[in-house]
Amino acid sequence: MIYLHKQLHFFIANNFITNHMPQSLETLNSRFGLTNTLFFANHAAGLPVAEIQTPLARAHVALHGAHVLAWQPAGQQPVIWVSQAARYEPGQAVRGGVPVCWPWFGARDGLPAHGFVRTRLWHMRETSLDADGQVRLRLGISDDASTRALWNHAFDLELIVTVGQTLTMALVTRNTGTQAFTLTDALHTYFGVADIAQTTVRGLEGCTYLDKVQNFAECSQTGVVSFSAETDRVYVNTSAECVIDDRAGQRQIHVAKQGSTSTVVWNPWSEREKSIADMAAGEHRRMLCVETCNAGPDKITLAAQGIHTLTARISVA
Ligand SMILES: O=P(O)(O)OC[C@H]1O[C@@H](O)[C@H](O)[C@@H](O)[C@@H]1O
Repeated sequence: MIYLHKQLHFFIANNFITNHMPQSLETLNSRFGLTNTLFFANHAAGLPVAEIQTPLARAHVALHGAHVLAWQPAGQQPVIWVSQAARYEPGQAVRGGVPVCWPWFGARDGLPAHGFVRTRLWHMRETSLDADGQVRLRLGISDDASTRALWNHAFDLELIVTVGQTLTMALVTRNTGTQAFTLTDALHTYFGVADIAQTTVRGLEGCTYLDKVQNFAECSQTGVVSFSAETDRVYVNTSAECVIDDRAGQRQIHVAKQGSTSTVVWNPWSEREKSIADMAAGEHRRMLCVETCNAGPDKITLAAQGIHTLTARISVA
């Protein structure tokens, strides 16, 4: 009996350490580093970042928020945009990269906007180099007393990032509790563009969207999306691939998705940009968010022990 009790105690303590204690740089490098391919370094404020360099691509992934901060396929300009005014601090969301919005997308009275996992430290669970030269990282986070105070559910969440000529991000939600829960989520990807005024987004023609700039008015998209003012739209009931036509940058960025029925398109433009402390003046000209989501009315309900995967696959042509 005492032996069993000790075993159980050991299991619980070990599991808690695996899932909840911060991982030191030394541990990260010895357990998850990949020779000449992936190592961990502390960026500002001591937040560990996986730095990946292969013949196929370069990428940075922070443990803070499981935040993809950079991805640049070989022979291309950087694809992912991060503000020069971004803050890298515990409890803060990074302006740019790919914030993971979960278990809710958008604002919630008295609660953090876009959920609580983008401002927390995740755990590295696995890294590997595939036979085809792609690097795969698996990061995870699960519920604890502080998450249950914000959202009273048991969960396990993983982000699986595959870095190669294509960037694939799969956000896997597991309901580890005994009750169903409902969530909205997003891979809130910030793309770099050479000139927003010459950029369009194809793939949403004919879709219904909720226009946040017009107090969520329901509108219908005519033709491609173009940009000449603040744009903040939740396109609903769409699983379509989007293509960002960055004409001035002479490239097209493809955003394909699975497990997602909404797409958010956001650019704050010049006036709203002024109210965003972690964006530098004029930066709206060089960025665009095309977000792979389940948002607004497109909610996911997961039964006890259920799993849902939201995937975004990004490539450049
Ligand atoms: O400033 P945050 O919380 O990162 O959000 C940025 C933007 O994120 C977008 O997804 C929302 O549609 C916008 O309304 C919001 O302003």
